[in-house]
Amino acid sequence: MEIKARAPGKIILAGEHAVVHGSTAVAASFDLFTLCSLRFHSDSENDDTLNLSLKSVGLEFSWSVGRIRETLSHLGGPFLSTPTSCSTEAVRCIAALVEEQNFPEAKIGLATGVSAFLWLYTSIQGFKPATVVVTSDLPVGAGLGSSAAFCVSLTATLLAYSDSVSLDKNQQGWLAYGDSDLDLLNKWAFEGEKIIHGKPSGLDNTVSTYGNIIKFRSGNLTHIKSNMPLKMLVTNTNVGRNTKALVASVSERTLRHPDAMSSVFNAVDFISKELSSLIESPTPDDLSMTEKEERLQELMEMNQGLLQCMGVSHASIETVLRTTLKYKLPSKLTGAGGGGCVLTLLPALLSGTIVDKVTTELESCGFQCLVAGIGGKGVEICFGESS
Ligand SMILES: Nc1ncnc2c1ncn2[C@@H]1O[C@H](COP(=O)(O)OP(=O)(O)O)[C@@H](O)[C@H]1O
Ligand SMILES: C[C@@](O)(CCOP(=O)(O)O)CC(=O)O
Ligand SMILES: [Mg+2]
Repeated sequence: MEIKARAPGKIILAGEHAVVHGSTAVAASFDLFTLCSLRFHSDSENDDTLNLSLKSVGLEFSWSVGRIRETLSHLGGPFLSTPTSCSTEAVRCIAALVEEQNFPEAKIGLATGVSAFLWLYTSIQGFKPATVVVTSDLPVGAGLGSSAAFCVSLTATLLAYSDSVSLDKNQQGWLAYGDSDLDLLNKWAFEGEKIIHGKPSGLDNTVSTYGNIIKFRSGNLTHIKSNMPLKMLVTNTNVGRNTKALVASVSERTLRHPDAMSSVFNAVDFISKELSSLIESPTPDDLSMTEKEERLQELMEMNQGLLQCMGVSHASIETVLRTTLKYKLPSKLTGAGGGGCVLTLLPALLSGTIVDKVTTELESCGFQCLVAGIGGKGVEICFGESS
């Protein structure tokens, strides 16, 4: 039997990086998905391999289950209902399994994703032969949380076959996990993110798991109900970068300037809190919709200034900021920065002509503009035919 899971990407409205250092962040799911399918091999197939096909990045891997068992069985597990961190020893053993696959040098940045796969698969399912196929609409390494969507969709398929979760396997179409099962899934996905990111806050996997719009601080989430239409233009600079390196660079700057950086993180905390109250406040309240949008734009612009202080902006991001500002539309980077994606709020009454003009100008610079719904459902699973 085949099982599929799909998990959304995310945009961060405020608080990236600072959230790693304990500040509040506000994020929403973004309706581009990573899809993972899992099929265990039956005895009659006589196929004793674990195959991983990463379609969107054009990579295929195959290990004999015996080889995986020989390399990893001394680590204990499966751990299933006890999400467990990948120890230094496990990282070393898994790296050996990845290296044996002659990973193409040009794509070596993707090796952490394969390591996360091996850790999650063997920790949850042990040493069973299977084929796992991953496809994605999300650009990889662009700030839209592809790493989290990868870990969440993979974990969702792995847990679906376990007794630790309760799912009606006869139900047709896409279905959601129950709340306590989502908590387990989210914890496992976080363990995968740790392998990819080094020191993640847990924000991205949490948004991909639960969906909607959330306020997040130190591992705790609060669901937010927006009272304003949040139409966002997402511009991909197409400048590749790596979240792990950017998160590490902010930590290094924090070590060099602890007091200054603590004030920066504190300011971001206030921005995120104000932003979440603003979008939740009823309209019309004291403020009209236009005034609310202007405040939101201002908060995003202030957050961008603080991200520049953290050293995670980039020339390509600055070009997007200058271009959208010509149309009186402030923007901020979203995700880890250093390239990747930029977020621009499109006010509800903004004319379609302006949106077309700004999009055309951004695309003429070689950037790619994406518009997708935000705040939709989190991870879902499908046992039968998916629609
Ligand atoms: N569809 C995918 N297939 C393979 N690996 C993926 C996929 N999506 C994400 N990854 C993993 O996540 C990494 C990118 O994560 P990251 O640098 O955090 O950027 P982001 O999460 O913003 O896309 C990749 O290098 C790879 O290891
Ligand atoms: C920079 C950070 O706040 C978000 C990273 O998002 P992404 O991997 O760039 O999509 C890191 C984190 O919260 O773990
Ligand atoms: Mg990521």
